[in-house]
Amino acid sequence: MSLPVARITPVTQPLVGRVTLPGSKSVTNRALLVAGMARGTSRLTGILRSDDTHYMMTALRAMGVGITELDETTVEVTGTGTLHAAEEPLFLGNAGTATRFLTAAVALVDGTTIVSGDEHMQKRPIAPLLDTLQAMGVDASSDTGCPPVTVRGTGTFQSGEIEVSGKLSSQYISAIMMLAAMGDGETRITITGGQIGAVGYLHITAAVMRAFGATVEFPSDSEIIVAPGGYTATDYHVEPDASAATYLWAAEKLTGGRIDIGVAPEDMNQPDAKAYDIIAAFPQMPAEIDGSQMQDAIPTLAVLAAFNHTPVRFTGIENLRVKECDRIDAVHKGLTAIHEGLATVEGDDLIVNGSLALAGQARNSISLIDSHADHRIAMSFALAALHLPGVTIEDPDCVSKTFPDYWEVLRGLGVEVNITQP
Ligand SMILES: O=C(O)C1=C[C@@H](OP(=O)(O)O)[C@@H](O)[C@H](O)C1
Ligand SMILES: C=C(OP(=O)(O)O)C(=O)O
Repeated sequence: MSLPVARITPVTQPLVGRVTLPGSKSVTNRALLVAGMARGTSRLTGILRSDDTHYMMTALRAMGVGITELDETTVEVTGTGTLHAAEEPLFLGNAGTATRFLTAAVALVDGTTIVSGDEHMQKRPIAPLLDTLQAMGVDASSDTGCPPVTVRGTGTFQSGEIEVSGKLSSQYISAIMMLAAMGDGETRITITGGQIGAVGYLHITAAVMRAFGATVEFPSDSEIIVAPGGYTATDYHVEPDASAATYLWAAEKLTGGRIDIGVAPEDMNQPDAKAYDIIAAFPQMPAEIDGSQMQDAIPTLAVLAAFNHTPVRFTGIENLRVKECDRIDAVHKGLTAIHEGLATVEGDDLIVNGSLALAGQARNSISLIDSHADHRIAMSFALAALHLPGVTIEDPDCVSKTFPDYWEVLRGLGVEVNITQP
């Protein structure tokens, strides 16, 4: 089946302009869920409207949560203090946050819930989260270790001491944290499986929980204590999305432009805000970048590294293999489609052999980039197209997962983006 493609004309001018970023996906899906588990009405402003948040809202509505859309970025969420049985399976597309967070949250349902996703989600592991739920007395199972998951809930679960492995995904831990506040007693979580990537996501989880009245403490790097008591409805503002910001920071740097995104990186609490300093160092990016604490920014940084003065090795990125696609492989293939030898993979490390001269070099005249249905692959390779003729992005519509206006935003900055249907 052939897919739509985006053809981008290389820019001849620095990109200059103002952009309104979408709200943070991570914060929006946490705030929607926590507000949905609270009793009463919360008003959420600045939210992201995209596939991932649509799936979360649809699932919450199916479980009895009232959600009224007041405008494009504002919703009122009315919860009853628990979740009710849905009539149909909860279909969550390829939204990792919605899938992992709801797999735990549906322990509150008195009845059976099926949590399902698309063909990509059905390859993304969830067994470590199911192991923890089972240890909490929740009957949660999957035939494959990936969604679909069946949870036969009784409306309650056991608090106390539990372990969660965050080796494959920190989302399992966030999921348990948000559920734990709905328990009858204190929950003491021990993180197993070694140091987790993107620990900042756990702090975002705690920040949203605290805003809704929960008590969360981190006595050490591997322990979290969550007090019982549920959530209190409140008004909450969602900050702009730091992962989305990385494309604009990189576009600004690559073209020597000035893009005002209305928020400084130090004012964002999401892990990917850390990518700003690396982007700012371009074209002298460091020789080695530990990507473990800014995983979603790696495709952006890797494409930028193709234009860096010196090679860059990305380490600590093994979890990229279980994101929307195998991102190490997808970035490697995309860069190779642009120029043979531009990237190599050693184990789970990605090495980008960048050089500014790339822009003038003989290379493939048409580089067809397979997005692998992954928004971050499509958005980051669009950056290469700002400089290189012939870079063509397959399946550009996949940006709807987290940044539906991405192509419009580029056009607003003067970039010629031509999307053609097959
Ligand atoms: O908790 C979150 O909001 C997220 C955690 C990260 O995933 P993992 O914890 O699976 O690495 C990140 O890649 C994802 O986009 C959002
Ligand atoms: C990994 C991502 O998403 P998720 O895990 O929430 O599907 C992402 O947005 O880059």
